[in-house]
Amino acid sequence: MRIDIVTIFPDFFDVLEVSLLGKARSSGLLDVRVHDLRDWTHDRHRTVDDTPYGGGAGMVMKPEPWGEALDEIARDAASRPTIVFPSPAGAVFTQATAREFSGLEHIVFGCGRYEGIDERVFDYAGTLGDVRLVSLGDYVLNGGEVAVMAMVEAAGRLIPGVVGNPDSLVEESHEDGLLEYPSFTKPSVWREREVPPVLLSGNHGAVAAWRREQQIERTRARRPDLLSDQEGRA
Ligand SMILES: Nc1cc(-c2ccc3ccn(Cc4ccccn4)c3c2)[nH]n1
Repeated sequence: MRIDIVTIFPDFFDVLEVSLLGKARSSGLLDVRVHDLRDWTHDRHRTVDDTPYGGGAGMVMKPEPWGEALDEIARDAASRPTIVFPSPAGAVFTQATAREFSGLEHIVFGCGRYEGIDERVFDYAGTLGDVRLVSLGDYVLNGGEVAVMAMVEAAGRLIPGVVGNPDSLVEESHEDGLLEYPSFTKPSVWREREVPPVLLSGNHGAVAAWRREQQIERTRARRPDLLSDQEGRA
């Protein structure tokens, strides 16, 4: 998978050189290219924003640099990319979105800042690729970079070969629509707190049943909305 990230804070993504995704990049599983939007400006101040038509607080990102950046990236692409813009007004990003993204050949992430990007950019981007406006959740960030980092990690780790043991992906929260069961390791007693005896029993059937019950109990307590989704599927 190829990932292009366009941002006015390219250094923000230096962290993608480390850990799992860093290994995936060096092994060629992931081809991540970070671009500074200001490289597509032509004035002395490398201007990327201006005042909003219609008035209002804050600034809006100018369309011209985005148009030139997306043209150059899409022109260089082997296939029609999916172009993802984080936005508070987007569809919520879920594990299903991460799974969908992990199967794509080429994703271009556009990180907005200020009060957002001129709306015409999203329309123009539709001539170059499949455009998705995506929200991390119902809260407002200062820009798209944190959202893109989360999406790159959530999707990147699902690419075959990125995570050492693929079995570990199956029993995670949200993979089966439920929250994950609690985990324990040695010592069996720690500060007078014991590991649940069933986990020490060696009875794999009893362990599996206990873990499933824990998933359902936790989901009911912490995320009842997920249970109604499950019931809807039943
Ligand atoms: N789930 C999300 C996504 C975002 C997000 C994504 C991109 C941008 C570009 C600018 N801002 C700041 C901003 C503030 C006020 C209204 C609009 N935008 C962003 C925020 N916030 N929360």
